[in-house]
Amino acid sequence: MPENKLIVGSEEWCCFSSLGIPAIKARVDSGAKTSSIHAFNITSFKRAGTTWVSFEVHPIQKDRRTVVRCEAPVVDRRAVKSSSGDSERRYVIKTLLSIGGNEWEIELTLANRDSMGYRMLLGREAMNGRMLVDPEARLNLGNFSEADLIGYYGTPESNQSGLKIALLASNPDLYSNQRLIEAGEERGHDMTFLNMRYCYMRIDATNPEVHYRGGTNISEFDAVLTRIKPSMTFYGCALTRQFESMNIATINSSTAIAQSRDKLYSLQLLLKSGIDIPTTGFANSPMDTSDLIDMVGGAPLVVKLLEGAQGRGVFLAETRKAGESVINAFKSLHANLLVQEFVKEAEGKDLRCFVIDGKVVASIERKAAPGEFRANLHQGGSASVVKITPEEKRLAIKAAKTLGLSVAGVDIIRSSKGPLLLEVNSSPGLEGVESATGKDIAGMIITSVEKRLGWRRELGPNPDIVYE
Ligand SMILES: Nc1ncnc2c1ncn2[C@@H]1O[C@H](COP(=O)(O)OP(=O)(O)OP(=O)(O)O)[C@@H](O)[C@H]1O
Ligand SMILES: [Mg+2]
Ligand SMILES: [Mg+2]
Repeated sequence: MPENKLIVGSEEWCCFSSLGIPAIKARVDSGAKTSSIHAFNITSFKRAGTTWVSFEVHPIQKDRRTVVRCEAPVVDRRAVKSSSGDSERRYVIKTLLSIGGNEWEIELTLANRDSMGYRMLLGREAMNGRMLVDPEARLNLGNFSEADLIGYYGTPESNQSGLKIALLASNPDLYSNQRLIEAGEERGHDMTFLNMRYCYMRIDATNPEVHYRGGTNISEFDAVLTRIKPSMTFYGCALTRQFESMNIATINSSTAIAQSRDKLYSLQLLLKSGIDIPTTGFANSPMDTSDLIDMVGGAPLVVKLLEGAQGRGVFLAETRKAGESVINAFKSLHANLLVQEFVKEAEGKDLRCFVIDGKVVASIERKAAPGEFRANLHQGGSASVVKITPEEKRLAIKAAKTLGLSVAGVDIIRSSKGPLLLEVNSSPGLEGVESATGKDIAGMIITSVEKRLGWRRELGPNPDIVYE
C-alpha cells in the first residue's frame, strides 16, 4: 500500500485559490476521466495573446445566489459526450487544486450542468498516482461547517438580489422553458413561470394590471420573457402588449412577435428591406391556381400554410397536378397559404441562425431525415454546428432587425443564387442549438435582459479570505 497516497471518500472538499474558490464539494468519480466544474456565463477573451475564459460558479450545492466569477487561461476545447449522447465542445482549463494539505495542477472542463447535484466532479486523471478511493468513506480529508462557508462566501441573503423575471409561456416542462428558468436562477434572478392561459388583464389607461389564476396581481416584474406557441399568438401578444403598457421590459416585443408570426406580412417586410427569399406567390381565389404555379416557376413547388410551425404546414408538390390538388384542397378549407419555388439544390438542408441583440450567437445546419425535404428537428432532422459565411451572417442580422426581434431564430436556405431567407421565428427552440453547439443560449438571453435593464451583478472573491 503506497503510504504517500491520499485516501479519499466519495465526496471531498476542494480548494482552487487561483479561481477564488476556497471551498467546493466534489463528487469523487473515478469512472470519469477528466474533472469538471459546473460553470455558466462562459465567455472567452484574449489576454496578452492567449485565450482566456471567464465564467461563474455556484460553489455551494443547492444555492444559486452565491456566485464567484473566475478567470483562467484556456488549454483546450474538447468534444465531450453528454448524457443525452450529443457531443458538446467544452473549455478546458488548468488550475492548482489544493486538497488535504497537498497541491497539484489539474485539468478541469467547464461543464454546463451540475452532475448528480454536485458542483464539481473529481475524475481519475486528477487522482492518478496521488489518491486512493475508499468508496465507503466520505469527507475523509475534513469538512467545512456552514459558518466556514459563510465566512468565505457570505450568506446567500447578503448576496445581491436579482431581477424579477417572468417567463410567459404555456408548458413549463419544455426544454427551452426549463433552461430559461434555470439560467435566470443561476444568475441570481427571481424567476416565475406564467402559464399565459391563467393570466387575465385589466385594460385601463391609468392603472393597467395583469392578474393570475386565483386572483394574484402579477404586475411587479422587471422583465417578461415571452415564448408564445403559434396557437396562442393572439392572446400571447395581447398579454405582452399589456406588460409593455405597464413599462415592463419584454423579450420580444408584442409588435415584433405579431409581425413575425404572419408569414406573408413578414416576407413582405423582409423583401422591402432588400432581403432575398425564394420566389413566392400568394392568392385567395381558386381560379388562379394554375397561374399561381407558373408564377413560382412551375413544379416542383412548396406549399405552406400561413399558420404552420415545426414544418407541419409545409408540403412539397413534385408535379403540377399534385400542386394544383394541394392548393385547391387547402383553399376549400379556407386556409391561407403561400406557394414557393422549391430550392432543390439545398438537398434538404437549411441553416438556423440564432440572433440575440443584433449578433449571431450560434448557428446550426439542419439536415432532413432521408426521404424528407423539411429540415425541421420536429420532422426528424438532425443538427450540427456549421460555420456560416459573412453574407449569411449579415442576412440573419438584417432579418431579425427588420422584424424588430431582439431574440430570433432565422432560417436560411443555401440556393444556387446565394443564401435565401426562409423565415424568422420569434420563439426559437433552444434544445437543438444548445446540444449541437454546447453554448449556453438561455444564459445569453438572460444576459440580454440584464443589459437592457442596466443591471450588473457585483461579483468577485471575498478579499479577506486567506487561502491555506
Ligand atoms: N422553398 C423551399 N425549398 C426547399 N425547402 C424548403 C423550402 N421552404 C421550406 N423548406 C424546408 O422546409 C422546412 C420548413 O419550412 P419553414 O421553415 O418555412 O416552415 P415552419 O413550419 O415555419 O418551420 P419552423 O418550425 O422553423 O417555424 C425548412 O426548414 C426547409 O428545410
Ligand atoms: Mg416558423
Ligand atoms: Mg422553419
